[in-house]
Order: sequence, then C-alpha cells, then structure tokens
Amino acid sequence: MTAVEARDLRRTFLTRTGVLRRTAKEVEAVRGVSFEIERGELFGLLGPNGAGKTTTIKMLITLLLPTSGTARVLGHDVVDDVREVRRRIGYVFGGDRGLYERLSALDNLRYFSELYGVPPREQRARIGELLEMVGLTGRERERVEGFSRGMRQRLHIARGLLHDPEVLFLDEPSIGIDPVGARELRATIASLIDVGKTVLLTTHYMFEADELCDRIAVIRAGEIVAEGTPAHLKGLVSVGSVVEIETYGVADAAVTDIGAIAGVKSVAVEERGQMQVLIVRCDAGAQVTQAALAGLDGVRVGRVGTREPTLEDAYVELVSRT
Ligand SMILES: Nc1ncnc2c1ncn2[C@@H]1O[C@H](COP(=O)(O)OP(=O)(O)OP(=O)(O)O)[C@@H](O)[C@H]1O
Repeated sequence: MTAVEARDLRRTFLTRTGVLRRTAKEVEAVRGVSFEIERGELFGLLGPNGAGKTTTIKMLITLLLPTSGTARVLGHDVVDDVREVRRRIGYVFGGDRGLYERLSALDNLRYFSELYGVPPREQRARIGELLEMVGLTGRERERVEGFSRGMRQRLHIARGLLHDPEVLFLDEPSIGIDPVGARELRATIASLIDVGKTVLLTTHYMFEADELCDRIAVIRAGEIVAEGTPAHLKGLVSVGSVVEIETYGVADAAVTDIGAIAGVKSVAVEERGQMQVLIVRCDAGAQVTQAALAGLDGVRVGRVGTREPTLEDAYVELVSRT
C-alpha cells in the first residue's frame, strides 16, 4: 500500500512588498508536485533553500491547505480526513524549539504523552522503548537544557513517535548538529525503517541522503526535476569524474580560466581553513588535470586527486541546470 501520495500539489502565497506603496505579489512555492512513497520506505526530498520542501511537507501534514492538487496519507485525504491523517503521522522540524528546557527528557515525554492522548497504561513502556530507540536511555532524568543539539533532535524524534504514527516527516533534522551527533542521529533515522515506519526526510547534507534514502526526489523552484534511487540520480548526470585540487591563495581569475577549459562542466571552490579546494566537475572521458594545473601556474598547490561523482555532484548539476 502507498503510504504517501501527492498528485499535482500546488501552493501559492500572497505576499506584500514595498513600504509606502504596498503591492501584492503571488509566490508559487510549490508548482505541481507529484510523488508516491511506499510503506516502509525512506524517501528524501532534496532541494535548495526556498525550493518548496517545507511547504510540501506542511500540506502533507495538514498544516497548510493546497491551492490545488490532492494528497493522501495511508489512503486518507489531507484536506477531507484531517483527523485520520493526523492520527497516523508524526513530524519533526529541525531547530531547537518545541521542548521544555527546564524539564527532564522523561518529563518532556510524559507531558507530550498526555497531550497526544497516549493511554496512561501504555505510557511507561512506550517512553522506555522510545528512549532506547533514540539512544537516550540513562540520560532521561537530565534536564534538556544540558543536552547537545544532537540529543535534543533525537528527543524530538522520540516525541514525534509517542502516538506510534506509521509515517514520520523529518524536515532538516540534522541542521546544526556536529558530525558525531549527526552520525548518531542517522543511526536513529535508519532504525525507524527497521521498526516498520515510513519516513519522508529533507536534508541539505548529500552524504546523509545517500546513506539513508531508498529513493529521492530533487525539487527546484517548486517542481520535481529528478526522482529515483541515489544510484539512479548519480547516473542521470553527465559528470564523468571530479578532479579535486588543493590550493593556497588561488585568485578568482584562475578559477574562471579553469572553468573555461574544454571538458570542464563546473568549478566550485570549497574553503577549508587556509586552503581552497577546487572541485572541477568534468565531462565523461575528459582529461583536464594537466590543463587545470597549468592554469594554476604560480599558485601553491597541495594534493590533486580524481574521484567518482557523488550524489552531491549529481545534485549540484540537477539544481543548476537551466
Ligand atoms: N507563509 C509564506 N508566505 C509567503 N511566502 C512563503 C511562505 N512560506 C514559504 N514561502 C515562500 O515559498 C517558497 C518555498 O519555501 P519553503 O520554505 O517551502 O522552501 P524550502 O525548500 O523548505 O527551503 P529551505 O531549504 O530554506 O527550508 C519560498 O520562496 C518562500 O519564501
């Protein structure tokens, strides 16, 4: 059975601009989005800032009415069967809000259990299981104010699961979390699938999407531009290989020149401390390393390497195509 089904979802917002002469402007945040998520699947929705991910999720979790189109969660319409949908879903938005800082993790979960109507007989066992699942057993009596961001986010996930929903929406859960915390959070997200949940995840971290997602939809300016398994998306783009060159003090003009070499699709500069790493994405079969190094004459160069394209390379190409 399909867990989530979106059919030609659209949402426009009316915004007002200008201070003296205010004019209304229509923003098309989501422009005809369709996809299906099977039960037990971990589905990723990826896209740049403002692409329409949160707006799509808000329509699916009944917080926002679609301007047109339809969506169903476990067969229930998100506009006509709001109660049925809400009983079956949980959601977690990234960021720190939504927990009581002065209360312990346990008291937070007890409080939200009451709020969500978890039967008192079931509360203890359910909270115990969830603490175990998100790796907070043993820390539950500590106040949330002393928790790291990663621990808070895992507690948020436990909160989102209190009423035992089948489908969970995670909107950028790993935002602002350090690498160790993020790894623990990824383990928690993966374990949701092991216990039979269906998950829709948004993230800006491509390796996270690659590691976790069964399927991914890439959304750009309110429209889905590609969909499939991570391997399928990597195969969709024409990036053949990626040359990475460590440089120290490279000038913009040299970067532009490398971008103009035959066979180079794009050049990105990643600042890593004192170093700038040039990420040169090349056409299949192109040999550009020598020409690129010649273009860096006079610049201090560190390691040079070639690697296979990652999901991030595919993503960059998919969202920057014109
Ligand atoms: N309540 C609102 N009123 C007006 N415009 C809005 C509103 N909510 C969202 N938008 C606009 O709709 C577009 C999509 O926003 P949305 O938050 O869905 O993007 P997103 O993909 O989740 O981005 P991010 O990665 O930054 O969270 C943006 O242009 C945004 O400014």
